[in-house]
Amino acid sequence: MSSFIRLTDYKKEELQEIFDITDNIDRYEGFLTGKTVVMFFPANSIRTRVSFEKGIHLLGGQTILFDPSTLDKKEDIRDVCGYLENWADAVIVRHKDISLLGKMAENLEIPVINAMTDDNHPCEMMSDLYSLSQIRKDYLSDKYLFVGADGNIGRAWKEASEAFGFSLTQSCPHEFQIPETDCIDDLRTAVVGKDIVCTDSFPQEMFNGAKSYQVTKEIMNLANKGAVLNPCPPFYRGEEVSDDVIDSEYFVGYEFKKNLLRVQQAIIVFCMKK
Ligand SMILES: NC(=O)NCCC[C@H](N)C(=O)O
Repeated sequence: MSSFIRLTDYKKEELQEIFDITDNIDRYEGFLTGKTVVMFFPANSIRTRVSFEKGIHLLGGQTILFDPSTLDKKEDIRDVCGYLENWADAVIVRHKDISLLGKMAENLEIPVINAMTDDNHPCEMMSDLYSLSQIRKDYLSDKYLFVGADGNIGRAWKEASEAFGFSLTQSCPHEFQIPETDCIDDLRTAVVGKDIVCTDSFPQEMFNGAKSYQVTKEIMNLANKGAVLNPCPPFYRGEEVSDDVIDSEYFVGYEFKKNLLRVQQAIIVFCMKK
């Protein structure tokens, strides 16, 4: 049993093993029969929660859902884990504090799967990279551009670039630069030579200069031929992305996230088999 908290906890080959399990997920029918996965998700989670719950159900398992604030109580997390382990076979946690997930992993023999923290979003990255592997000729040789401020999604792309070894550049005002990341503040310059353009919503503080960081169809025309726009949902038309770019052929499409279901199932299988 192992936990899934940061992509950089694993070798690239191990992460690619998750893609192999994804390709063959039908072989794992009944893998979770009689098993219970306890999930901590806020009410505003739509995609990650729907795909996790459905994925567990399809593998034969049961889910029990709590709000993440259930973990922020006076009781020591070691004691919460000690009791939880009697009945749970895995836990999936969306919580701002990644160190809490680390403590849970230290105190549980069952896997702890990170469903987003303020530091990263490893399951989303795995699904995006799996989807890119399906639509790109060589997704690890592509040049990635993250447009947006330092935050969980930017850091998640940074972590993914380290774990998989692909090239990542950020574009945003310098005060929002992700530490130790190549950052070009001029978006028109940054997008030249890029293949995969990713975004996250702008933090309130970045709204002033935000228009100069909006990814439009005109901006995408400056990228490499065949480039794609992969905005992190929820995205906001008229803010980090324009209406015209979402309605264009550059947008990877809603179906790009369809693989969240199978990739997350594969992450559960991978963690429980290890
Ligand atoms: N696709 C998702 O799972 N949503 C991620 C939301 C990212 C955003 N930066 C947030 O933390 O609110």
